Amino acid sequence: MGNYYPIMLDMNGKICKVIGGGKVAERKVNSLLGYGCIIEVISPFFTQKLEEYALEGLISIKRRRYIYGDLEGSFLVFAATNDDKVNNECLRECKEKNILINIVNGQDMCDFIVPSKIKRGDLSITISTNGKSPALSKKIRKELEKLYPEEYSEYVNLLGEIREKVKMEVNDINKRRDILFKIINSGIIEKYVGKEIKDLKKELYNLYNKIFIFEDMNV
Ligand SMILES: C[C@@]1(CC(=O)O)c2cc3[nH]c(cc4nc(cc5[nH]c(cc(n2)[C@H]1CCC(=O)O)[C@@](C)(CC(=O)O)[C@@H]5CCC(=O)O)C(CC(=O)O)=C4CCC(=O)O)c(CCC(=O)O)c3CC(=O)O
Ligand SMILES: NC(=O)C1=CN([C@@H]2O[C@H](COP(=O)(O)OP(=O)(O)OC[C@H]3O[C@@H](n4cnc5c(N)ncnc54)[C@H](O)[C@@H]3O)[C@@H](O)[C@H]2O)C=CC1
Repeated sequence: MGNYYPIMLDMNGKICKVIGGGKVAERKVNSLLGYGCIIEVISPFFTQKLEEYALEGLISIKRRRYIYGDLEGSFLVFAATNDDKVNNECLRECKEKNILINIVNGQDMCDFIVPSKIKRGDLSITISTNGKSPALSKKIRKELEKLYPEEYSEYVNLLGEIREKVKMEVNDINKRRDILFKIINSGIIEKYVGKEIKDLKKELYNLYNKIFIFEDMNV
């Protein structure tokens, strides 16, 4: 089994190729959508969803079997066919060309595996079991989705805004750290799920001003 290290890759403008057009390929394509990468899927057959994506221009498709050379120029490759021989041929091409590859039925050979993920705007939560139990990853994702609902994308933007302000206004790095943790641990954010973001914004800025004045008096 691999020894996988989690990182966040910049996918803007990168070419990703998926070989195979079945259910698993569709899931891998879903995981790539929305990251600004160029997605090409090669397969004699496609799921209905993949056909729709192609019509919408979200992906490009080649309606044929994989042939050597198809993977040239890729940043990431997903070998997602139901034919081990084909997946192994993709592996060979990628190894030869130093391209990172994910093989859906052979994790020992994967350069990377795909975690379960929750995306709330700029907040990403990913879960992996190092390949031991995808079903467990999925279960934990569903649990965490309830704890971190859609609103968190707005919250993260707001927290980013406040952090920029703190960085500009507070010179001491330890004080900055202290203020940011006080804001995060205040319990205010959790209270605002389902409520108006503008009220949350007001309350967080008030809290920051209070902490700021208090910290100042303690210089
Ligand atoms: C190693 C890995 C390689 C990779 O694909 O990157 C891999 C491999 C395999 N998965 C298999 C089966 C299933 N995979 C899922 C679901 C997901 N699988 C995903 C990732 C990964 N799957 C990587 C490790 C992730 C980790 O570390 O935990 C997720 C997280 C992400 C995604 O696919 O986008 C997505 C959940 C997304 C979500 O909903 O949150 C389900 C559940 C379902 O179908 O509903 C089942 C059936 C139940 C089960 O088996 O647990 C089999 C066939 C086994 C067989 O032959 O029986 C193999 C091959 C093998 O094990 O050899
Ligand atoms: N990693 C994961 O999350 C999981 C992996 N699997 C594995 O993934 C494999 C694929 O599963 P599904 O997508 O459900 O199968 P599927 O049967 O729905 O799709 C297989 C796809 O491969 C394409 N294909 C076959 N030969 C090809 C070739 N020479 N070139 C290009 N495309 C080709 C077919 O046209 C089809 O679109 C399974 O065999 C299983 O081993 C299964 C479940 C989860």
